[in-house]
Amino acid sequence: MATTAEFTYSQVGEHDTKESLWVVIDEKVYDVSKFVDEHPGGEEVMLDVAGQDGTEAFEDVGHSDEAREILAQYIVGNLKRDPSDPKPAVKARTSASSGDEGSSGGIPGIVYAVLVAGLAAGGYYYLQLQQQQASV
Ligand code: HEM
Repeated sequence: MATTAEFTYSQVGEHDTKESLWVVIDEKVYDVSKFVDEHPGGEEVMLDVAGQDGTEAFEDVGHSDEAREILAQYIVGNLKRDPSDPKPAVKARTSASSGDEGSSGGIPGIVYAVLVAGLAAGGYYYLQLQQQQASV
């Protein structure tokens, strides 16, 4: 990783095609043009962050250590942030959503199960207490 090259955000932005696909992750610049075809997550998501800051998209997926090692092979330099830079675009998530919002109600069954069990236990102890008090 003996790289000292520095690129501005707008320089990175010039590489936003599949043929020349650069992406910023954690303030470092990567040229992943050679990897885009092999990406297990597909080329679409990579193109979404082409020439941009893909840190959040990359981290959101929870990529493995192996993915990080692969990434390290493609480093071309560091990002030189310029105060006049636009805020890094952070998108690529909305378009990647799987589209099944159908399972109405947001509370998973397990949460219900725990709540119901808790209430039942609480109720039970309350009743026991009442009985104890009544029998004194
Ligand atoms: C830029 C460099 C990137 C590299 C080197 C990379 C590498 C990898 C690798 C090796 C995997 C296999 C699973 C793993 O080892 O974690 C993977 C999976 C995946 N990646 Fe990436 N990735 C990159 C960027 C992105 C971006 C920007 C997104 C955007 C959301 C993304 C989305 C995904 C998804 C959704 C999977 C899961 C695919 C599946 O299991 O079906 N990746 N990536």
